[in-house]
Amino acid sequence: MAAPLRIVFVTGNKNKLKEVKAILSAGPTPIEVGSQALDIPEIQGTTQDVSREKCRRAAELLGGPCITEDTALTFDAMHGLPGPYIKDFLQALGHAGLNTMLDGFPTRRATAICTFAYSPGPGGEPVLFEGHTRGAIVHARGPAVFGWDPVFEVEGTGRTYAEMAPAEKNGLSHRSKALAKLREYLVSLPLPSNP
Ligand SMILES: O=c1nc[nH]c2c1ncn2[C@H]1C[C@H](O)[C@@H](COP(=O)(O)OP(=O)(O)OP(=O)(O)O)O1
Ligand SMILES: [Mg+2]
Repeated sequence: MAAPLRIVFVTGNKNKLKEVKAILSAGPTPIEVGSQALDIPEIQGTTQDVSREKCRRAAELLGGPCITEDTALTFDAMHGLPGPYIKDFLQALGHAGLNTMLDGFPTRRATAICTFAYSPGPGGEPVLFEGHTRGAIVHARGPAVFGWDPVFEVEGTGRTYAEMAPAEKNGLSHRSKALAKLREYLVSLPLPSNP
């Protein structure tokens, strides 16, 4: 039997790593996830630009193949903002402030977007894999463990990510949808470039 696939995930976020390990280690083609806690500088631009550049820099620092991920939260009322800048907005405004931002707007609908990038190594062009989950910004409900989970109510569920058990969030999250595409790609890579 072939050795299990293994990939290094470069991220400074422990909660992301936990979810990625849980999702990729399950299923018929388990993938082992190693990690490097590097805080890669992030450029401005579209979520695709930010993701591609983060992965390029990570592969250079690491000197080998790796994956990175960038998460955006887009508000319909703000035509896609804060998008990839959600980390700064969350840090500056908190859960209550994200809600206040939308006061006076006709819609509180939002999309969680996860963009994974795979680099074959330094100098290689990153390949992107995107997953989207629709929802709405609500007043915080559930434990405040991971980022904006308490203020994102998933469409059709009546519950925030924070109110869901890990397996339930991982069953419908923006991250798991992107990882399904990444898994398919990694499994199809020809040996021996298979990471
Ligand atoms: O499923 C999630 N549920 C709730 N919050 C989340 C989720 N996923 C990311 N987040 C937060 C973390 C950060 O405040 C921002 C994304 O910023 P982002 O640059 O992608 O993440 P990061 O800097 O923490 O880690 P990394 O080193 O991988 O870039 O949204
Ligand atoms: Mg980041």
